Amino acid sequence: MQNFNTLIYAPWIIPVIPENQILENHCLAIHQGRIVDCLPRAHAEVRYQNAHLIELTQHALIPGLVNTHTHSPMSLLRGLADDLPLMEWLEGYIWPAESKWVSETFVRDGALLAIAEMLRGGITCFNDMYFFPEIVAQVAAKVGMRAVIGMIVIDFPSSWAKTSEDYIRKGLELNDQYRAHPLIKTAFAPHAPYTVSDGPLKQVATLAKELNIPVHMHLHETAEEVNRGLAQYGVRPLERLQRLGLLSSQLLAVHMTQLTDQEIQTLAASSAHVIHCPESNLKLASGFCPVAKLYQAGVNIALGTDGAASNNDLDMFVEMRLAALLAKALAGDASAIPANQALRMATLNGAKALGLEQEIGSLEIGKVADIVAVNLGELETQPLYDPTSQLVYTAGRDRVSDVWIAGQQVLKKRQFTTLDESLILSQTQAWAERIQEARKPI
Ligand SMILES: CSC[C@H]1O[C@@H](n2cnc3c(O)ncnc32)[C@H](O)[C@@H]1O
Ligand SMILES: [Zn+2]
Repeated sequence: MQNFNTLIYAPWIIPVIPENQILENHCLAIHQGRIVDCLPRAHAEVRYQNAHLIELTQHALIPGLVNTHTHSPMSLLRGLADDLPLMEWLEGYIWPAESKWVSETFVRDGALLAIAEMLRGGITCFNDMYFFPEIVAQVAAKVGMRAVIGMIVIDFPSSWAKTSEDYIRKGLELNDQYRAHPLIKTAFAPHAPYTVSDGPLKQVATLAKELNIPVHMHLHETAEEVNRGLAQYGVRPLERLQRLGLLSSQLLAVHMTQLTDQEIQTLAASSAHVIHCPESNLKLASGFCPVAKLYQAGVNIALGTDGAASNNDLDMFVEMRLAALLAKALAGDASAIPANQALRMATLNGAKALGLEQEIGSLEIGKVADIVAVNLGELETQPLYDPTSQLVYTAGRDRVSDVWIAGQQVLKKRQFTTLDESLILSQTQAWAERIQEARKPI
């Protein structure tokens, strides 16, 4: 008999590794924030008699979902500008709104709203790119959320930084501050090929190698971006990044809807990761990421929601389902991206892209206890032949009941344990009134 903290029992555990394995009537044993055992319930109750037993009678346990691309504070701009293509949306509405509203308080309140939404939807880690990243980091750490915070770089001045040197210097300070934090990591986040010039991109390439941290960037999001890049630099953006030394296993290339077969091979050879954002790509009519072709070439593909102003939610269940369905439609092959592959894209592949696969992304002994319980017992998910099928093709995020991050229970029967839902709602309402008032013609 050993003295352990917690046992979580569920009828199904989907560890993601080994692939296709489903453990029935097992327990996970959690000690000091890590998974220390995974065993049949009968054995667990003997071996861990002193542990606190959490019994989930109709649930599946899955690894926490990893949202590999978002702009969390943009949740306060949800629904502000819809039904527009990317550049009209950005230049006509979003950038003007950001230059008017983005401040420390905006970022604090927006990030908190986003984190609450993500937690209740089973997301335990997010990869963020936004102004005032130190505030997003503070909010995430306080709530107990895991995050990779973007050290943003963009050629335009903002309320956060003025020049690219300024952006990089402030990013490096942030990297230093969180070097040893258990939940918060940093990544370089140059915005896009059309907003960051060669000088700062070369600097990012050098520093990212030196610090061994990821580089998170919008890339080949639309045909217009690729054509503009070709006209300005004489090569397509991916080739430009390759020449600047950015194409490596540290690169997270977000969107990638415009890809030639040759570029797919180049990505595979470099071990760069593709971050697929199906819902944002559909809503902005940006194009289709050739997921099945990338998968066949051996490229690691993870999933992201993008920000709530272009999605318009932060729901990884929808991203999983769309990723599976769109891949089938685009490839003309119903066997492309089966359910277990979609779940892996939303968990382990995201962890791998962020350099966190030794810590998170699967329910394996030794990994950190980032765990999500999904209730599959209600009539909407019955009958149940295959829990992975129900998760990807049937269930919605409202089925998420309990969430643990590094062993801390942050959602208990859909109630937050580390944040105040009514405060978030009132702060959000106040922002909505302020922003709406300013939109009225005088
Ligand atoms: C430098 S902070 C991030 C910057 O990105 C903008 N943004 C949000 N969504 C997208 C997208 O899909 N493509 C390109 N840029 C996007 C956001 O408004 C911030 O200005
Ligand atoms: Zn984005």
